[in-house]
Amino acid sequence: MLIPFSMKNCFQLLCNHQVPAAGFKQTVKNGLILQSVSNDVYQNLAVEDWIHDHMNLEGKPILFFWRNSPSVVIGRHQNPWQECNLNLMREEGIKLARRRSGGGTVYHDMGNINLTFFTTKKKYDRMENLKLILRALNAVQPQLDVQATKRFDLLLDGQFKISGTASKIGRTTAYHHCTLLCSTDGTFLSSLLKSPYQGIRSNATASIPSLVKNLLEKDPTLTCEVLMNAVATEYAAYHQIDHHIHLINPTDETLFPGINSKAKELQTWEWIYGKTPKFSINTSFHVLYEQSHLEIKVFLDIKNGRIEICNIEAPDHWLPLEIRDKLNSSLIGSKFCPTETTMLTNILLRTCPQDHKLHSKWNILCEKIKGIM
Ligand SMILES: Nc1ncnc2c1ncn2[C@@H]1O[C@H](COP(=O)(O)OC(=O)CCCC[C@@H]2CCSS2)[C@@H](O)[C@H]1O
Repeated sequence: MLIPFSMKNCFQLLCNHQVPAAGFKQTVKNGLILQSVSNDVYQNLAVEDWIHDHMNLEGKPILFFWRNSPSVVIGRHQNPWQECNLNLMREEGIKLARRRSGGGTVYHDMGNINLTFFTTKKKYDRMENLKLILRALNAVQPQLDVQATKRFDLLLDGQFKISGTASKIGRTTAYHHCTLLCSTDGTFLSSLLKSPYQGIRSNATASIPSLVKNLLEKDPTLTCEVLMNAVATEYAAYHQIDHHIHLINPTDETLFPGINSKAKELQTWEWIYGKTPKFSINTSFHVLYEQSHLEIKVFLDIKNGRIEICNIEAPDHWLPLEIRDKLNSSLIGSKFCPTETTMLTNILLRTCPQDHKLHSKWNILCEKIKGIM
C-alpha cells in the first residue's frame, strides 16, 4: 500500500537535532520504506545525497525505491567516453548521470528498479540486503534460480545479471544501492553501454560487462510493482516495521530543505564530465584531399574534463603549421565537449574571415573532433 509521506515525519525521522514525537517514533521505531514519485535521475540521486547527509546516528534503516526515465548512470570514478556511446545518447535524449558511489555503469529505464538501503555504517551489510531481495523473489516466484555473487551481483540461471550493486560509506552512515531488472529495454541497454571512442587511456574504474536478463522474461507476472511490494514486505518483516511504502516528492523543499540545489549540482557539466579522472586520447582519422587520403593524428590530454594538451598533426600542405598551432592552442583549456568546437569555429571565422578553403578544412577537423567527444 502506498501512502503519502508528511514533512513532519521526514524531519522527525532523519534530521539531527529533532526529537521524534512519541506516536510517530513508535511507528518508525525500526525503519521506513520510501518511494519516489519522480522519474528524474538527478532528483532521485539528490534524495540519496540528502538522506545520507541528514541521517542521524540513531540510524533508523531506510529503504528507498526509485525508477528513472531512460538514463545511463556512471560510477563516481568513471570515464563516460570509455563507458557509453555519448553520441547515441545525445541523439536519443538519454540522460547521463554520475553518481556518488563507485563501481560500474548501468542503464536505467522504467523497467528497472533501484533500491537504496540506508543504515548506520555499523549495520551496513550488502549481502544481508541481497538475501532480503532473494527472499522477496522466492516469495513471488519460488521457481526462480537467482544467486548473489561475491561481487554482489544477482545472477539468474547462473549467468544472467539481474542486479548490480554499488555503495557509499560515510563517516557514520552508509548506503548500499542496487538495480533490479524487471522489463528494461535490453537492446537499448547494450547499444548505449558500448563505447565507440578509440584510443582512450585512463586509470578510471572500468565496468564489468555481463549478460543481462529481465525477470519479466522468466515470469510475466513479475512487474516492477509486484517486485517492489515483495521487497517492501520482506524488509518490513525483517525490521519489524510497517510495510507501507511512503511516497516522497524529491523536489519538496519543505520535506528536504536544500534538495533542489543538490539535484542541480548533479546536473552540472562540472560534476558529470568535469569529475572524469585524467585521461588521454591517441587517435587518427583520414580526410580525402586531391584524390588521396591524408592521415590526421590527434593527441589529447584531458584533465577535469578540459583539454590540457592538444596536438593535432596534419600534413603541412593540407593545413599549414601556423593554423595547426592556432587550432592546438585554441583548444587548450576548452571543455572536451562538442559545443566547444562551434565556439572555436567562431574564433577562426573572426581570425581569418576570407579564407573559405581553410574554413572548410577547419570544419572537417571540427566534425571529426566532435565525433570523439
Ligand atoms: N540496470 C542494470 N542492472 C543490472 N545490470 C546492468 C544494468 N545495466 C547494465 N547492466 C550490466 O552491468 C554491467 C556493469 O556492471 P558493473 O559491475 O561494472 O557495475 C554495476 O553493476 C554498478 C551497479 C550500480 C547500481 C546503482 C544503483 C542505483 S544508481 S546505479 C553493464 O556493462 C551491463 O552488462
